[in-house]
Amino acid sequence: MGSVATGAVAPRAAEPLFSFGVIADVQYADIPDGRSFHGVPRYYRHSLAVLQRAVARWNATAGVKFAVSFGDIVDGHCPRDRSLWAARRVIAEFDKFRGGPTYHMLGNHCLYNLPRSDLVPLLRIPTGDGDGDSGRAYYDFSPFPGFRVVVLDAYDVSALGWPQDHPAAKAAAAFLMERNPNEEKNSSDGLAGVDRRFVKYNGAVGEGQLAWLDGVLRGASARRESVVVCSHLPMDPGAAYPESLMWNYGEVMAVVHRHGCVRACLAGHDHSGGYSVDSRGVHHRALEAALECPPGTSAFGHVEVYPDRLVLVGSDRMADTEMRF
Ligand SMILES: Nc1ccn([C@@H]2O[C@H](COP(=O)(O)OP(=O)(O)OC[C@H](O)CO)[C@@H](O)[C@H]2O)c(=O)n1
Repeated sequence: MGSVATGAVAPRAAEPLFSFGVIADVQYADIPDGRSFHGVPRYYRHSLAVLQRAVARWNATAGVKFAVSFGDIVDGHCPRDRSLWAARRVIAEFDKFRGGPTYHMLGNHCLYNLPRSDLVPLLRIPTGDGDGDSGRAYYDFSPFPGFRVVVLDAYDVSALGWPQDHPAAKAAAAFLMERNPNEEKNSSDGLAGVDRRFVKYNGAVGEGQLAWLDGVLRGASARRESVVVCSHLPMDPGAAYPESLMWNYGEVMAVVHRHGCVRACLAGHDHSGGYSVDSRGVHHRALEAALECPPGTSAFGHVEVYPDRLVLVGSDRMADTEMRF
């Protein structure tokens, strides 16, 4: 998506309340460089160097209290029998961040080679029920008084990661069968406009998660908190290509807009990045992918949080973006 704001950040007058690190789509694999389905170069080994530079920068920047990885830490091309090792290697790099925890979320690539029942504990995703057996992978936390971060599971309803006979996998298969005419369900051929999102590598937030989100945002509104929603999949057509959008982004945004406390929705998945402000003033920022940085270049950043705005301070391939509330 080519609409990322650059150079739009006003001079900073005061210290931020706190900051957090961001990086998306590391998609590490110990394999030679390759290309996406559409021919875009992908640097599977160099992406680990991008992550290392991100962690070094976060460690050197005052006030970075936590980091968020927007999913896809390991690429689907990683040999299956090396995927657990690769995921652990990436997590070990995140663990060198000394400012606080890294919060993870599920992306399609991790789910290609690792079942979600393994990924949820590996990524230390808080499950809400204490044992991780439910596969639940959405959560929220308050990093600072007056602020809340919500992490969505964009593959709650998905053809990826669940056992084939799981209700979520069956629902996803039926959903795709109804909306995507292609035998290859990763293909958006023949689909028009935002319907091009109805492909197998995307997913949806399920009913239970929608109800949970409604409750979290109701509570946040009552406490007058400002909320940032994080998701692997983007949720506004202005910030991402149609092929990258969450299947039911409209349902999620209806819940978000009902409460008026969400200031920004941050996402990964759309590797070229994008930015928009929706009709209700919510900022949407899809973050540029670490995977597609040619050697020597980077895409990571940190978000400075002020009472009235968020300022994404990006590295070279991640554009700066100011998001005023
Ligand atoms: N037309 C297509 C597009 C993709 N595929 C296959 O689907 C798998 C996932 O694609 P990939 O580009 O690797 O997904 P990412 O999550 O890295 O990127 C996000 C998208 O670009 C968002 O738009 C992979 O196996 C592809 O080969 C396909 O068959 N047909």
